[in-house]
Amino acid sequence: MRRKIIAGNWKMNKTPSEAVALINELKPLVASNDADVVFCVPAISLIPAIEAVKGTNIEIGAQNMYFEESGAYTGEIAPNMLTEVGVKYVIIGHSERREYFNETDETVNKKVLKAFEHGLTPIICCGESLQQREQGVTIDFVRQQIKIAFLNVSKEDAKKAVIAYEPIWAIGTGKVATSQQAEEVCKAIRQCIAEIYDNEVAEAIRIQYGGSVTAASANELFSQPNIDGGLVGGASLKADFGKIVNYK
Ligand SMILES: O=C(CO)COP(=O)(O)O
Repeated sequence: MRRKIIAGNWKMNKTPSEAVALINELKPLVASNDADVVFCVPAISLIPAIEAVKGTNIEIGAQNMYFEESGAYTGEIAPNMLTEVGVKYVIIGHSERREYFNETDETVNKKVLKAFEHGLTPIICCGESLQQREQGVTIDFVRQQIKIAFLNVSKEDAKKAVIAYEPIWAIGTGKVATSQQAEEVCKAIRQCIAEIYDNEVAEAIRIQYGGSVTAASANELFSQPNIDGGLVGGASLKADFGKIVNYK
């Protein structure tokens, strides 16, 4: 049985002092024995967030990192900067980064490899646009994203990866995928992982759904056989996140 993983993607919200205040508010609400809980906060809040979650079940994740070790990459953050302060997870290839910051399947792959090299767990995002869904190419498109993201990733590392299936049309729109739509694609992703590696990796890897998840939709989504939790945007910034973590 795979352990659920429920992560909040705070995106570009909350100043460092606001982040600490929100963590203190959410701490008692997100206690869970059944799920891993991760708060992916803005880079500048990583250090105070790690301090604020000490002694709790919450882990802290970054929303991005660069794929080089160090050097002349103004504005970027290196993997060892994240690990030194105690970051455990890093979101890679969110659709907003692909759309606004030119991330590609190739840079996603480089970042995934680099994250594993440093012992960080990548939360690898994939998902189709509304146009692609209407064209009937959702599964082909997501399979391509996954195949490229996992190029040269070892079997042992792949088992530890987290994949977030986030249909772009469901992100921030209030238009959550139906549990059938989400399950269909998450199942196809697991099948794709089985083809790249084997059933052992496919059974171990955790696949989240993301896109307008709320306390009202969490239970049905996370009860699907191939959905191992969620990557939550807007609702992770509210007390509701406690209900999402304790969705049962
Ligand atoms: O992009 C998301 C999480 O990474 C989803 O955002 P919303 O939950 O706000 O739709």
